[in-house]
Amino acid sequence: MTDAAALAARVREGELRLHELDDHADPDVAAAARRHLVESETDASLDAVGNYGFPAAAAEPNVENMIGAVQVPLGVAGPVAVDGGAADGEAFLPLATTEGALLASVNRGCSVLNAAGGATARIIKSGMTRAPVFRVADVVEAEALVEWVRDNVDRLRAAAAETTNHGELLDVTPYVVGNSVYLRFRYDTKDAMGMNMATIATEAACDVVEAETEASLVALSGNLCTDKKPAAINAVEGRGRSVTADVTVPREVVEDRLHTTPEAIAELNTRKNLIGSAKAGSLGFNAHVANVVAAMFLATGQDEAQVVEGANAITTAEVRRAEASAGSDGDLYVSVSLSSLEVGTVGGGTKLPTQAEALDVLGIRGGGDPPGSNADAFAEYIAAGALAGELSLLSALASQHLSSAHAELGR
Ligand SMILES: CC(C)(COP(=O)([O-])OP(=O)([O-])OC[C@H]1O[C@@H](n2cnc3c(N)ncnc32)[C@H](O)[C@@H]1OP(=O)([O-])[O-])[C@@H](O)C(=O)NCCC(=O)NCCSC(=O)C[C@@](C)(O)CC(=O)[O-]
Ligand SMILES: NC(=O)C1=CN([C@@H]2O[C@H](COP(=O)(O)OP(=O)(O)OC[C@H]3O[C@@H](n4cnc5c(N)ncnc54)[C@H](OP(=O)(O)O)[C@@H]3O)[C@@H](O)[C@H]2O)C=CC1
Repeated sequence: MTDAAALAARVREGELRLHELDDHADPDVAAAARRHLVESETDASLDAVGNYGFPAAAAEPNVENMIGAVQVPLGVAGPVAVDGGAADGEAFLPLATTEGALLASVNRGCSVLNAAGGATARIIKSGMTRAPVFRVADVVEAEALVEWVRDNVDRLRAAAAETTNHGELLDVTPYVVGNSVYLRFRYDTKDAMGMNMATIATEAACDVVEAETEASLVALSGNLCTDKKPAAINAVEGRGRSVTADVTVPREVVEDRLHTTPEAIAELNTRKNLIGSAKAGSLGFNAHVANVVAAMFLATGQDEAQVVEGANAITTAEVRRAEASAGSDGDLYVSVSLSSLEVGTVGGGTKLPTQAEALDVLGIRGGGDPPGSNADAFAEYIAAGALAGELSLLSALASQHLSSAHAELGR
């Protein structure tokens, strides 16, 4: 009997629990034992799942009860030229997906961006939030808590600073609902996405609030943060990076490479992304920003649940005519603004071997110089990729090419 089979037998006999296997074997053997057990109790064969290309120990901070790895195909689009506040120059965009036609589409969009001189991208606002909820007696106590917080932000900042070298508390915004008070803490988390960092720092700050006021902490997260749920507060106030990318595409490039016109794209954008989304009650006023965000998140070890916020984006399109030639044919201006893109180049899954290599493709693995610049550049590359995707899909829809493209490439 192999070590793995013997360990699986001990779990089956109730002597060990599945999650205790790592205490009795190295992480690869523990994973093999779990596969053995799952295979013996289901109809599944886990040969492919067990055929992973990194030591299981490398994934220890990222997963419990590991049995192997799922492999998602990885492609590149580009290179695409990005003139950003932090990103500068040409980069290949790594995208992990199972949706045929997606890479082709983003790749076409990148070639259009290049033909237009490249995308421009800027971070407009930055800050990771955590909003604990406190119980107070009534509105009088709520008002007292809000005033105390306004007068004592420096004390909260000092308590938070004790827990992190890179994180910095930027501000605290109170919200009152009856006898519940929510304090939305916002941090500069530099190159980390920052959810662990902000949570740990906020706990330290909450200890001060509880010691100095009548308020009692109910929970460190009161859902006004808002993490991993669609929420208007993220669309309006931002979360993580708020980033915009834009481009003006010459008419002949739209006609030659996208087989449509600036007018058709602008009309489609209004009727689909703006009016259609409004009628649907959507938070995302775009075509498929989630596609690029999800594929780049998977490729680079981001928290995939935060695609919910990352897809909170508005796409605009208009025909631009030079003033001197009003009435003549114009070019196409397109922008995409992602209000809450939560990304990091340190922490989370960024250290996993394939994910770290994907960050290397973008040249932004690890901490930046100055700190925060790598994550800023990353957000700008994602915004440029989203812009490329929007341009290409809107064009395919405007020229009635969507279903034929997917029939050819996606089946
Ligand atoms: C498929 C294309 C690009 C063809 O578009 P085309 O213009 O007929 O292609 P082409 O053969 O003339 O090539 C043009 C360029 O496209 C790229 N390209 C072309 N083929 C490839 C390929 N195999 N691999 C890599 N790149 C490719 C490449 O950049 C190429 O330039 P080149 O390098 O040759 O000078 C186009 O029809 C298209 O973009 N369609 C849209 C597909 C799309 O965006 N799908 C996204 C998913 S849709 C979805 O998930 C969301 C949805 C739709 O439900 C949301 C909603 O409600 O709107
Ligand atoms: N706790 C929670 O509620 C939630 C957690 N998560 C998970 O949180 C993880 C991400 O949390 P996050 O805080 O980003 O990552 P980490 O918990 O890994 O924290 C980042 C670490 O990197 C260090 N660091 C080194 N260089 C830098 C730099 N240049 N910029 C910033 N930090 C640097 C920080 O040190 P130092 O702090 O000393 O500065 C810190 O130890 C993901 O795994 C995600 O899935 C997701 C949602 C909620």
